[in-house]
Amino acid sequence: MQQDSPYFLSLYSAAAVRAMDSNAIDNIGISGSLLMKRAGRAVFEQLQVRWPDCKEITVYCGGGNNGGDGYVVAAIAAQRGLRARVAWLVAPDELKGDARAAMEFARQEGVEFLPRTQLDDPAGVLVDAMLGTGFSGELRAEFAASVQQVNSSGLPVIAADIPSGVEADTGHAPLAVRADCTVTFIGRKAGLYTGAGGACAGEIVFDDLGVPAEVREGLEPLAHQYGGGVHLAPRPADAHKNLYGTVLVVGGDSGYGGAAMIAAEASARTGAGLVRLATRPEHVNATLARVPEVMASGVVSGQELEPLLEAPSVIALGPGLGQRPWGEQMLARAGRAQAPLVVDADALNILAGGRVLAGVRRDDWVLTPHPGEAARLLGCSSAEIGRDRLGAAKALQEKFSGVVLLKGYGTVIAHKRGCEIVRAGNPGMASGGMGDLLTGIIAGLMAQGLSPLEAAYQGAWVHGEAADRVAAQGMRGMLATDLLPVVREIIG
Ligand SMILES: NC(=O)C1=CN([C@@H]2O[C@H](COP(=O)(O)OP(=O)(O)OC[C@H]3O[C@@H](n4cnc5c(N)ncnc54)[C@H](O)[C@@H]3O)[C@@H](O)[C@H]2O)[C@H](O)CC1
Ligand SMILES: [K+]
Repeated sequence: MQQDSPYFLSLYSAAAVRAMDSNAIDNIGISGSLLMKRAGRAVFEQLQVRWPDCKEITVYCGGGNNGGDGYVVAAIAAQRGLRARVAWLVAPDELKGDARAAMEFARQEGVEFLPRTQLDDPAGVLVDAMLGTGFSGELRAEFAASVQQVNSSGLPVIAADIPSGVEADTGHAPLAVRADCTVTFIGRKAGLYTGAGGACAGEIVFDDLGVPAEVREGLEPLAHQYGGGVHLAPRPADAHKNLYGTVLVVGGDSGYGGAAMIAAEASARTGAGLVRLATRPEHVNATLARVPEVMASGVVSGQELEPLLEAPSVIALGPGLGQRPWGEQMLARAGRAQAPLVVDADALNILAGGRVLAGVRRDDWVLTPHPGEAARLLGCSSAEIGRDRLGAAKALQEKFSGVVLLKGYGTVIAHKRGCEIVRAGNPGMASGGMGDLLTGIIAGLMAQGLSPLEAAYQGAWVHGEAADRVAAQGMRGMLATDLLPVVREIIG
């Protein structure tokens, strides 16, 4: 995968970023105190951009270099005439090295210092400089109380480097500052882009602190963020539908016909040449009534499905499949078909049961579990999946091969060479049918020639982007079918 190409940004572990810091200090000769000054200035400048009328800041400072960044922010704010208070969690006289120098800089500039335990009136913009990449384990009591005070203040919050309480590598954050904006330095931390950490970070602003890219040489990213866009070849004037593949959607057991219809329509709206739906006979008329362009076939057994498995260029399996014998028969047959597969929803739950396709691994399938389905596939709890989303997606990819797309905040796409993260979408997507829509989009992109991996990350982006555009009219009550016309707009 390209390093930092326009579409991919490298995301690192805390250890890798600390190595960059030391590289910058020891090999490039940029002092730690200069880096800290630049870090503090980067936070202050972002604060002014976002809240230009801000007249007061309250800086929560920890006892390490993250705290040092906070003292620099406070000193610069005081120099610019703002009221700046530092609520310290570790006594200023206990600070060492660069952080101590930063604290003295703030003191000289007339910054007010007070113990955080005596702060009962946080005001202005809050600056979170309690913990950065040095955080580990459980938040100590005073830090937990401070995080709670920040989160319940109702005031704007900007975080230095990483919201305090977020684990930089995984995004695990049982209790962490919820920031409007995070200014992260020198290397992007993977934990800011997925899971709870991604939700706490708010808008992420990266500042390299003037450190040359060579400090990152030889340091393996944990993942890459996909920067967005869908890349399909332009269509020649004499295009015909066979150029754009055939999707077969298999799903829609009794009572779940809608899921399969949404997936089929999504593939059509994504630009597949032909879309066929193999579903329970009782859903055929409803499908034709809603989207006559989809060829709906009623199938009652695996036998009846067999002849439909030859033609498609890609098979999307799982929307509304159910976990009854009918669904198991469909999975048993389709799972061995020639065509590449997108496997979702109950097809994943049947796989997790181990009775159907036991031990099957394919390089050409895309599995698209949400955390609950991922937990069943790995035999663990959803909480453990949330604890380390990158690790969970990689474990699933090792177990099943192919591409694994783990849904949730900051979609993680694991493949044999690494992980991509797509940070698009919003809470309006927490409604039935959204997963079926994604399955159809990914299948539609594969039908048009994208690889399973390209279809997974570009499909996840299209899905999130469509939801973000529809959310402009409000998130609550957003339906999967509301996104269908917008998918078409984006794919354009
Ligand atoms: N190193 C550099 O040149 C630069 C660093 N920058 C900033 O520095 C932090 C990393 O600083 P570090 O001192 O390594 O760690 P932290 O300040 O993040 O925290 C260490 C501090 O926190 C205490 N601590 C650890 N775990 C917990 C916990 N669970 N509960 C409470 N307290 C905890 C620990 O005892 C230490 O006292 C980096 O993020 C940047 O913000 C500059 O910005 C760039 C140059
Ligand atoms: K912080």
